[in-house]
Amino acid sequence: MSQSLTHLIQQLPKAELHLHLEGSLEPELMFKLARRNQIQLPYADEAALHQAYQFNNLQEFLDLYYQGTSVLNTEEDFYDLTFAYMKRIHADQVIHTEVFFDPQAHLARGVSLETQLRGITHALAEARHQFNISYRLILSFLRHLSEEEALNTLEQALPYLDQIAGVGLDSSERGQPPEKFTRLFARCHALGLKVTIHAGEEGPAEYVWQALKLLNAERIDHGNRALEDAELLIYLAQQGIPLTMCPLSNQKLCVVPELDQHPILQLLEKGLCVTVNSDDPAYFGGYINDNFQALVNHLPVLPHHIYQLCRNSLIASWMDPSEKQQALNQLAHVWEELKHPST
Ligand code: HPA
Ligand SMILES: [Zn+2]
Repeated sequence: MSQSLTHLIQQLPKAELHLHLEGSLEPELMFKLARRNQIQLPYADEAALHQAYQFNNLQEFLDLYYQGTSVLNTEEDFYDLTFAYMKRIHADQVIHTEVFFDPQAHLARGVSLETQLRGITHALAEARHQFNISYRLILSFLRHLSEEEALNTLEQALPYLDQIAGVGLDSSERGQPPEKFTRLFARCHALGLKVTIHAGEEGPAEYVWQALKLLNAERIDHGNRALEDAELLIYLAQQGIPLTMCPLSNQKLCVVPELDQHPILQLLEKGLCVTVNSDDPAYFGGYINDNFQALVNHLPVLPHHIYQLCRNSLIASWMDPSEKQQALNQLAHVWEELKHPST
C-alpha cells in the first residue's frame, strides 16, 4: 500500500503554496555563492553546515536562515537560487508554485529590490518556459521589524507591483501579533495585492483570528494552533480559508512533538482546505513530495487523502480561474488513469 501511495504522490500534479526561496538555498549552493562573492561562512564545509541544522524552535532556525542569506548579493545569485528550486520541484510534479521572498533581509545588506527581482523573475520565467511550471511571487514582510519599515519597503516595491501577486508576513511570530501591521495590509489591499499571513505556527489561535479579521488574510500559512479553538476551526471550514501546512518544518522546529501527531489529516477530515508544502526545504530535510511521504510514513493516509490534498493546493492557489480549471482537469485525469489504467 505505501508503495502505491508513493507512486500516487509522485504522479499527481500539484501546487506548492508555502515556500521561502531563501529557504531553498542548499548547502552546496550556499558554499558556491560564498566562494563566488568571496564571503567567509562560519562553517568548514557543507557537512559542517548541515550538522548545524538542528533547531529547538523557530528563532533558532531563523538565525541560521538569515545568516545563509548573506551569500545572496547579485542578480545571478538570485537567479541561481530560484532556478535550482524550480528545477527540483519539476521532478515532484509541481505544476504551479507561489513563492515567498524576504526583500528586507537583502535590502539590509544593500542589495536593491531591482537586483533581487531581476534574478528571481528571470529564473521563474525561464523555468515556466523549460518546465511548464506557472508561478506567483509573494513579497513577504518581516514581522520582527516595525510596521514603518514594512511600509517603506512597500513604497520601494511600487514600481514592481506588476511582478508581485501578493504579500505575506513571516519571521519570528511570538510577541509579533498581526495587529501590529493593520495599516500596512490595509494599504496592500488597496493596491490590489493578495494577502497570506504566517499565523498559529508558534503564536496562539488569537493571531490567526487577527490575521483574518484585521489583515483580511485570504490564506493562513501554517495555522497549526487553530486546532486549539473550535470556533476558529468552524470559521476556517465554512469560509474555505486554506491553511498551507508544512509537516517536515513543523517537526524540525518542534511545532509538533512527532509527525504522528501532525494535525493535517484531522483538519482535512473536518473539511478544512489544508495543503502540503515544504516551507524551507534546504533546512528541513525535504521538498514537497518528501513532505507528502513523511505524512504517509506517520499517519493513516489513504489514496483519496493524497488526491484531496493535491486538489486543495490547486483550489487554494491564486491561479486565474481558467488556469485553475485546466489544472484541476489535469489532476482529475491523472487520478482516474491511476485508479483505472486504460492499458
Ligand atoms: O516557517 C517560517 N516561519 C516564519 N518565518 C519564516 N521564514 C522562513 N520560514 C519561516
Ligand atoms: Zn513559512
